[in-house]
Amino acid sequence: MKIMKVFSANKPVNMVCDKIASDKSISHRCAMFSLLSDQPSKICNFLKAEDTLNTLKIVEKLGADVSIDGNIVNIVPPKKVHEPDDVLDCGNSGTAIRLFCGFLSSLDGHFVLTGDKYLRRRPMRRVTDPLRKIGAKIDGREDGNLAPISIRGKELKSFHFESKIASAQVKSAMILAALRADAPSTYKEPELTRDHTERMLRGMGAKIESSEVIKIEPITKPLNPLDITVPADPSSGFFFAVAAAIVPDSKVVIKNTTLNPTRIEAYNVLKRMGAKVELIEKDNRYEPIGDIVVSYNGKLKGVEVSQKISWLIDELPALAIAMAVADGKSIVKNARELRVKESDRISCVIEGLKRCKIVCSEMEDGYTIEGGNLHSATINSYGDHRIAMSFAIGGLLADMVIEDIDCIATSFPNFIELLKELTEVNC
Ligand SMILES: O=C(O)C1=C[C@@H](OP(=O)(O)O)[C@@H](O)[C@H](O)C1
Ligand SMILES: C=C(OP(=O)(O)O)C(=O)O
Repeated sequence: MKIMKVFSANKPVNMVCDKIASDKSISHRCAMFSLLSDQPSKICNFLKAEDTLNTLKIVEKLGADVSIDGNIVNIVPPKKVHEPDDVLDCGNSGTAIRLFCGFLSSLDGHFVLTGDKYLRRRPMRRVTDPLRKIGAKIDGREDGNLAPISIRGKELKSFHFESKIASAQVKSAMILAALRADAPSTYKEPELTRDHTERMLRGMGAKIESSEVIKIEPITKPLNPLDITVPADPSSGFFFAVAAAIVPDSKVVIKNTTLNPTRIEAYNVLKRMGAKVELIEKDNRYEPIGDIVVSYNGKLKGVEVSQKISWLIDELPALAIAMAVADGKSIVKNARELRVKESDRISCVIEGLKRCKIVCSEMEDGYTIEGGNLHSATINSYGDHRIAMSFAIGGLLADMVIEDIDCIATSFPNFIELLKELTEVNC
């Protein structure tokens, strides 16, 4: 097991960063959606991290011709998706496995989706149940709840589905299924979740209307190919945003990131806690894109986070570090979904903070954190990239040993290289 030692530097963080990992959610979708066209797609700045490279390999196994030329990925789709002669390994990625469930359910052939030991523990009934209801032949351990998931493609019926879970993965799986259903479908979500799927498919020519419900028309011909530059990932950039917000006299500029409101809510919370946060919109292609500037603005204040949870779910572990050093108490509620991510992120955050001698307690759907001083600690990441990177940022204020750091490569392979620009790190 690889470990990393981060030594606190006691110096300001100053960084203009154009090397934040490319967006993971958008990269997965680029690879997968290229199969909906009959012409080559060109993807600039595709995220070359384990999760998204696994998705690209799956797209290849389904018959696409993939070539990587510097930071451009070219994908030539097959005339018809191939039935693979092997299982399709999604690695650590919930996004990949759940979206592929929807995508493959209506295609000719037999497909088996699997992943690493963490992914094989995550719940899949949230997609397999609604897909079965519209006719998909899909199964797995615990009656279709656990991977490996086996799918035999079949014609699907249109649907009018109201989801109880605010999940972009469930929504995307159902939209992908609806594209090949026998009539128009509708999908209603309890709150808007990240909408990259709708934006990108619409950009490719699909008829998807989003208002209170999402209306999806089946496609009658191949979609237009993608020609896209993937923006930086605001969830990855957020680790450095927290660094700027907690280390006196710091400033971090995260360049060319998506400013999609469903992705930057954690930055608004940092602002509510007292940090200075500016958004500079520069472009709009599929998504609004620009820079985010975060500066230290005095000690942070405790905050309550109980709304728009799906807009900041992935950033909550890093926000917990900010909460741990803020003045006063912070509360996170309505975040039960944290328990079914790469790890149980409620118990991992609380275990880690307790090791740093922060007073905190766990609730079923969140936690409370009394701000204080972080103390040096050894943190188990439990194989979860976001836990590893969050506590590594805590290392800027108190020396940290992070155990099990290979997982960082699932979303942000150059994270350690960037952290080394700020302080001493030994791996
Ligand atoms: O659709 C996506 O790309 C994602 C959706 C979210 O998961 P849920 O749909 O489970 O909320 C998020 O946590 C994940 O990192 C990426
Ligand atoms: C939850 C995450 O990803 P996924 O669900 O795709 O594994 C994440 O990156 O924090």
